[in-house]
Amino acid sequence: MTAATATMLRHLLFVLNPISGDIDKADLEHTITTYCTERGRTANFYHTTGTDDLAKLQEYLSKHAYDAVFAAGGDGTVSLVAEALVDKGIPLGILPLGSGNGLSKDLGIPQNPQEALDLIWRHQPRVIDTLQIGGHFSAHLADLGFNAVVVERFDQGDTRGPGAYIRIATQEFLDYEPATYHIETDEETWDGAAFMLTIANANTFGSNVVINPDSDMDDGKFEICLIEPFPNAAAPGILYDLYTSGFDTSVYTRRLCCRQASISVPGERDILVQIDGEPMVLPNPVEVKINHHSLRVLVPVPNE
Ligand SMILES: Nc1ncnc2c1ncn2[C@@H]1O[C@H](COP(=O)(O)OP(=O)(O)OP(=O)(O)O)[C@@H](O)[C@H]1O
Repeated sequence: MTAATATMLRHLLFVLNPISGDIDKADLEHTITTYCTERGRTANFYHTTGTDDLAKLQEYLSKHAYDAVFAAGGDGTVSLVAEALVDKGIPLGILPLGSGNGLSKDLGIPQNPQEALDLIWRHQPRVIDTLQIGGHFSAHLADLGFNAVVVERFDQGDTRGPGAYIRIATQEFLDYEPATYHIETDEETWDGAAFMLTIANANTFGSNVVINPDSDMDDGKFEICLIEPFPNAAAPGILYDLYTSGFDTSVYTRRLCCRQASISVPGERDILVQIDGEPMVLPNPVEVKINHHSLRVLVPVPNE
């Protein structure tokens, strides 16, 4: 499909997270409204509150019809709107206004909000897969192990931004004890210790760490990306690989590709998991399955 055949989107909802990315959004509504009105579109706004946002947004959407819904925030807001739209056929647009914006980067959406807004007029609809992880929705990346611990501490802290994340990660790294996992997928069984285990339909964290290079978001499969325990001396090399799309280069990494999986930590009742940036404790084992072609997204027309 080309830009000329892109769907005409007239009635638009912008789901706005007032606190995301520590970005001042005071003028945003006025800018978007003016931009849309001048071009014959209507823009409506919905503000998240941080409490019961999914149920409230679902209720709101059941009473109002929109041609597309834009998430104006970070990965948490994108995931919230994506979950409200999954299996509904209404396309998701993204205005990247968070601290990381991982899914928007994976979809090739411009990081400049003004350019991202232009997708209303020039876009290509794409239908991607999403995941169910322990009964919870995921549009992007989830993990067990080291990063989940860091995200949980980050979430509990008062300071946001990459500096706080790096400070917590450095502290946790020194005495982190990797867990042992038992993984059964529709393709294989794997047992072993892992420093970190990422459940990935997408490729890249908001931090630009490429945990799952060259994977498709619409192939009906997902990857379990394992970083096995490594000596401290190997850490810089692994970090370099993660920032240069070289995940498979290290002897301490492996990926399992599958359609469904059961992940357990023998002897544990619960497992800490971060899903699309939100830490949560799930019952052991964690069941994962793909929801093929379940989310419509607005992406740029190729070669523009
Ligand atoms: N009005 C609000 N007040 C406080 N918290 C809110 C509000 N709206 C949404 N939130 C919270 O914002 C978080 C999602 O933030 P989002 O990911 O969109 O932006 P972010 O700044 O990139 O966040 P992060 O740094 O955690 O990735 C969720 O935890 C959600 O509950």
